[in-house]
Amino acid sequence: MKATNLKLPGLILIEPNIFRDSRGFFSETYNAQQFAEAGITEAFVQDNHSHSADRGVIRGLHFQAPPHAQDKLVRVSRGAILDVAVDIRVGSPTFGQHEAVVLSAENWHQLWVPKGFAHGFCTLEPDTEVQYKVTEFYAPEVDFGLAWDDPALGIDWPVRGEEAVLSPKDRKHPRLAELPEHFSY
Ligand SMILES: Cc1cn([C@H]2C[C@H](O)[C@@H](COP(=O)(O)OP(=O)(O)O[C@H]3O[C@@H](C)C(=O)[C@@H](O)[C@H]3O)O2)c(=O)[nH]c1=O
Repeated sequence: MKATNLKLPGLILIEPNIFRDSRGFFSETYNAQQFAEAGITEAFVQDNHSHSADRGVIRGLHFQAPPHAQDKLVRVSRGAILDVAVDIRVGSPTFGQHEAVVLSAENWHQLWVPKGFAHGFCTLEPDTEVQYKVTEFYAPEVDFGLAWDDPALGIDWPVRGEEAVLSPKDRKHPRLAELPEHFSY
């Protein structure tokens, strides 16, 4: 397994080992010991799995606020996504900046998204399945969002405006400048 710290402190790209043979493949998608060596020691409490039917589905940008803020370990088991994490840690020198990486069933890459980041993705292929582990249970009362198309974020999404397939909830999130001050991490 290879772990690479990305330019925004806290984000880690994971590249697991894949063992291929005549039957197919084998991979350890999570190994507590190896992740601890990469600096990830948090315990997971919930595994999530979503399917998006179309290319251009955007889910996000989402975060749970304290005391139920979540760390997320994201991977793709079918299809491909552009996975995006935005630094919303108040006082962070990189506040408002983001990273965008392609996670796919082909490249096997995983993204570690710690607390203090808003997270979202855009599907690059139809029938894309995203699986992610989280370190806090779902808490809808503190489940918040940030507008995916906030110009201040400058995210280069693969689809624009009306092309994006969004849930009604994801059409209504505030912009970064409108996020309440109490979302401090
Ligand atoms: C996130 C979540 C949703 N749900 C339910 C609530 C709702 O009825 C249905 C769909 O929820 P959502 O529309 O919020 O699903 P979705 O838009 O896929 O939300 C996810 O987006 C990505 C980008 C993330 O980072 C995740 O943390 C999560 O916020 O599933 C749970 O029961 N548990 C959960 O942990």
